[in-house]
Amino acid sequence: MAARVDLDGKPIKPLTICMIGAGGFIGSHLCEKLMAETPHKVLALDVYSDKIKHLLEPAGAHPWSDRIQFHRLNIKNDSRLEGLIKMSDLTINLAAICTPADYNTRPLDTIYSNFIDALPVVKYCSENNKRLIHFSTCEVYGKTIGSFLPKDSPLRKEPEYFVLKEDESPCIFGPIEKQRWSYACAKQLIERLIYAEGAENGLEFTIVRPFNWIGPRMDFIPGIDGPSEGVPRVLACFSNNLLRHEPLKLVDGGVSQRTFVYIKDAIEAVMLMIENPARANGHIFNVGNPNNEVTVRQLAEMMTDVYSKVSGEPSLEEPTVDVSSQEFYGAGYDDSDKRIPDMTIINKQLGWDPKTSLWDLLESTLTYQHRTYAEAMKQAIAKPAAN
Ligand SMILES: NC(=O)c1ccc[n+]([C@@H]2O[C@H](COP(=O)([O-])OP(=O)(O)OC[C@H]3O[C@@H](n4cnc5c(N)ncnc54)[C@H](O)[C@@H]3O)[C@@H](O)[C@H]2O)c1
Ligand SMILES: O=c1ccn([C@@H]2O[C@H](COP(=O)(O)OP(=O)(O)O[C@H]3OC[C@@H](O)[C@H](O)[C@H]3O)[C@@H](O)[C@H]2O)c(=O)[nH]1
Repeated sequence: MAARVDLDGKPIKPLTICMIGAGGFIGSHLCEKLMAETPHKVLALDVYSDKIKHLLEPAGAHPWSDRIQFHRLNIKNDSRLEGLIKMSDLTINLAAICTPADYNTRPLDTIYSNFIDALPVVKYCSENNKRLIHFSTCEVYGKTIGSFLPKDSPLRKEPEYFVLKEDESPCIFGPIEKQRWSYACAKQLIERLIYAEGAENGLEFTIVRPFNWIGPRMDFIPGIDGPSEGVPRVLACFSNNLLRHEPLKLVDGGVSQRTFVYIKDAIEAVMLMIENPARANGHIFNVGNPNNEVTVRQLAEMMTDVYSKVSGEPSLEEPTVDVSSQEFYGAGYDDSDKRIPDMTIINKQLGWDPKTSLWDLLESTLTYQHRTYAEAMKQAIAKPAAN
């Protein structure tokens, strides 16, 4: 492997990385990249390993086999955590409950997972002088300032009323009874704690705010590789509907807007943070693709077209159906109206820009979904329900 250099031309020395939540969607892509393209070593911590099985098994069979070690543990209650952080140069914390269907129905688990369970990780990094890259979320911005203006106000079109900036935008959440914001609020408080550890105790940290990263291995398909009644994030919900040839459900009219970034583009940004500590430490980074904005309805329409192309199956005459948030998520749901990341800071510090268009990233992702699940879905539908 050619010697790696950082953005300032300095050689990068091989690191040992303690990756918590390595078995999840983002963790699996980050492990893949680190194994295939770098000399770094990963201590992969998670309660699940299915999504990184291909990197771990068969034992000893891959060129990277001696550089990845899986530790099955729950960070809530495992005394091995501090030792693993101490053995590493860098800790990356991805562990979280991060599915909107949980925020209003399991608010306690959500708050514990995103704040309380992350506390020891921050403490061990700070006490042992270890660098921390912590995964927060774009949800910390909550709603845009523009959403509070009258519907017909021309100011709504002005970027200063909706573009989300790390160092300027306020965090605007709904009332406490809208438990949707339990996640965003817990993430905001852990960000503030990490920032304070940096200011008062010199913790070297980087905070990542992902803006809807999507791609293969995101979440699960209900009834195939996850619970039948489970509600994953929108990519997996719509994939499930497409695989079942049923209409895609639009919550509250599908008017909310999102920007989607391809997981492989976003992983490049994380790699730059890992390998350029002098440029990344002390910063909060938006990581998203401001060029890929759609309403949820437009996303549903595009996914329907792309899926028809990659599967060769015609789409339904009525490809979407409206559903209320009360019916879909239950009481206490609320929504972010619009999410455009400002890219100035990440661009200046790390020179990173996203590349993949929404159509292209949906084409590769839905090709993966079709190859991975279409056959299993056919069999599941054909089989009479077991009970
Ligand atoms: N995917 C996105 O677009 C997105 C957007 C915003 C924020 N994030 C943040 O990025 C991080 C990773 O997200 P993801 O999409 O990969 O989610 P994910 O659910 O696929 O991955 C999280 C992983 O953490 C593990 N985990 C959770 N609690 C744990 C515990 N107590 N002990 C050990 N392991 C535990 C889970 O088993 C899972 O494998 C999360 O912090 C999430 O809030 C992701
Ligand atoms: O079947 C569905 C699923 C979802 N939706 C809508 O699609 C939009 C996106 O929903 P997602 O499930 O992907 O989640 P959100 O974008 O709201 O939040 C996500 O953002 C960033 C991360 O922190 C988390 O991964 C998650 O909180 C929401 O407006 C939701 O109401 C539907 O209309 N139909």
